[in-house]
Amino acid sequence: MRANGAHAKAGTLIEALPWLTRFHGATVVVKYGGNAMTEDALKAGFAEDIVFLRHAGLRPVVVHGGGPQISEHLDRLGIESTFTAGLRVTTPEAMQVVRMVLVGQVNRDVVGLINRHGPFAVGLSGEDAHLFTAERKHAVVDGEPVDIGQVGDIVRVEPGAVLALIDDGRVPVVSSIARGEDGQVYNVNADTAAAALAVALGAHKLIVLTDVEGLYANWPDDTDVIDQLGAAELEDLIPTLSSGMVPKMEACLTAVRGGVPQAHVLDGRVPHALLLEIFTDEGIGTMVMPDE
Ligand SMILES: Nc1ncnc2c1ncn2[C@@H]1O[C@H](COP(=O)(O)OP(=O)(O)O)[C@@H](O)[C@H]1O
Ligand SMILES: CC(=O)N[C@@H](CCC(=O)OP(=O)(O)O)C(=O)O
Repeated sequence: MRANGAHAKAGTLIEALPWLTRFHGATVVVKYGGNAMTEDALKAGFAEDIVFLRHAGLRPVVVHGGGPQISEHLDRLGIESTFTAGLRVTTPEAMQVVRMVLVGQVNRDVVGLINRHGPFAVGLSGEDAHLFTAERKHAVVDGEPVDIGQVGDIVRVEPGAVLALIDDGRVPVVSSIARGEDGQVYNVNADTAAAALAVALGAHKLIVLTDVEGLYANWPDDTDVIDQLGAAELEDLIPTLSSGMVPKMEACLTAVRGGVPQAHVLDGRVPHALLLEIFTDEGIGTMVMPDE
């Protein structure tokens, strides 16, 4: 029995060998969604995976979300909050809460989780060192312009601070807040921010961790996960998607069109989803690839 168990463990390690070789030195941007930050054991597993990647010679960068955590805080304060096409309609009052929860709470939590393993994680907001510059998003719904408040589109990324941290062996943990050239602070969807950063860093992978197995072909009627799709195919599919999947799949499209070779949507409820995707032959979730 013991010999069999040991054999299986050795097999798992050996299966990882070609992937360890292939991804050595690779930059991987991981979007850690608010919906994937559920149980303590899963959160601890996420931190272990990030530290494992770092020790395996990859260069992980985390961009975190926190939508549910923001909503909970807004509720507690009695501030109404709605979503349009997966984006939070952000009033100036809500903006203060978004920034406080993302930078002051969720960022600290993620940094703390990773740093249980050593002095790796350093938190930064997209406002720091001009990391993200945004302009007010012009949202259009059913062909009509709609005002969704202080929501930003990233127009420029200056990744110097992130690169300096990675080169120093650290793991940057980034909040999706941006400053505008107009001096305003903007709420940027974290999937959108992760994609912009992945492109600017010339990342090898963008991995988006969420609370579904991947992209479902006909959600909510059936939940067959699409394993792989090309950019053009995804572009056709985006208008049929709803809620949080819209910014997520747009982010994957932006990433692969911007030169990132692979973008993935994975189920953050699966323990060690990141390791399974990167270091096993099957991979998991949905993978988006550039057009041929
Ligand atoms: N085609 C689809 N496939 C999978 N999930 C979908 C789809 N369309 C909409 N969704 C919804 O999108 C949600 C994920 O987006 P979101 O709640 O913003 O997650 P996160 O906090 O991880 O960014 C899923 O939980 C699901 O309810
Ligand atoms: C403009 C916009 O929608 N911003 C998001 C930012 C956080 C986020 O994206 O969190 P998740 O990844 O957990 O959804 C929000 O206010 O909820």
